[in-house]
Amino acid sequence: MPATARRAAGPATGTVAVMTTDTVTLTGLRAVYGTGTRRVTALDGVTTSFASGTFTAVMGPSGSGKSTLLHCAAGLDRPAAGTVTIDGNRLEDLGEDELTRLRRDRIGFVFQAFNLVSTLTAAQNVELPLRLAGRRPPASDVAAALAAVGLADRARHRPSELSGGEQQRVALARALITRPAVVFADEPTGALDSAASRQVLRLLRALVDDHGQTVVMVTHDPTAAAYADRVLLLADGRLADEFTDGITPAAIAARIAEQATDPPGGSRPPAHVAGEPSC
Ligand SMILES: Nc1ncnc2c1ncn2[C@@H]1O[C@H](COP(=O)(O)OP(=O)(O)OP(=O)(O)O)[C@@H](O)[C@H]1O
Repeated sequence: MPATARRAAGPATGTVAVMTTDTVTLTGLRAVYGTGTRRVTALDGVTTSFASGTFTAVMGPSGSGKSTLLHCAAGLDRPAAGTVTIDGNRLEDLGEDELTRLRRDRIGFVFQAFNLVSTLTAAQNVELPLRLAGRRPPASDVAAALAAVGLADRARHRPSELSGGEQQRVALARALITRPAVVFADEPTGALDSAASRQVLRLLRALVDDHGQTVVMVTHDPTAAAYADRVLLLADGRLADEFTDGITPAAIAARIAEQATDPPGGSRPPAHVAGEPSC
């Protein structure tokens, strides 16, 4: 990806009282699964933020807490301690109904497994979040969302009639139909071949560059992470490294290797526990 495709996050321009350019702020986030001898600390005091109009890749070894971070940041799981603020809303202050509304209206999700409803067409999948909110989007909005991901001519196709890359692009259109403050993507290219991955990553990049969207993406793949403006590396539930300069697949792979051989604070035994999620 050409480095010129990136842009710096701009200052807030609206006249409303937006006091921060951070769309998402995490403060002292701790997440714990299980109890007693089965207790695992999945996140161990993570503090960071995601600025408006930026693309962040979250990386780290298996079990380092990436998905837990994404789930807590997106209000899918409640952290054991710490604060998540999205678009000015402190999630801990919200009741379940308010949290559901915030997730539905202000947060877009894209998962590795697409999570489309197999009996619905592409257009019906895209409008689903608004339908669930009791709204009926104009057909032109749904068509525009599909056109934005290059699928204008596939509106009536069901997921089984679409390739993996096309299904993921439908999922992306669905994530965007509510015009969310932030899109969280968990391994969005994990099930795709390299050509389809590139298309999805270029779309995510374009959302940030052309529409000022905020994107946070978990990935194992340095090539995918190189589309981001910033890379966070997690290790053992902690923020181990973070960089914004010289983001290339090779540089990212080198930082990961460096961190693996020289973990900050020394090594810790890996967490091996299963149990009820309680983060
Ligand atoms: N439901 C659960 N019950 C118990 N422990 C869990 C649960 N989910 C995650 N964990 C543990 O929490 C830690 C962080 O898991 P998490 O899934 O966030 O890691 P990850 O970095 O996303 O891993 P991967 O790259 O393998 O998907 C791991 O030690 C994991 O075993």
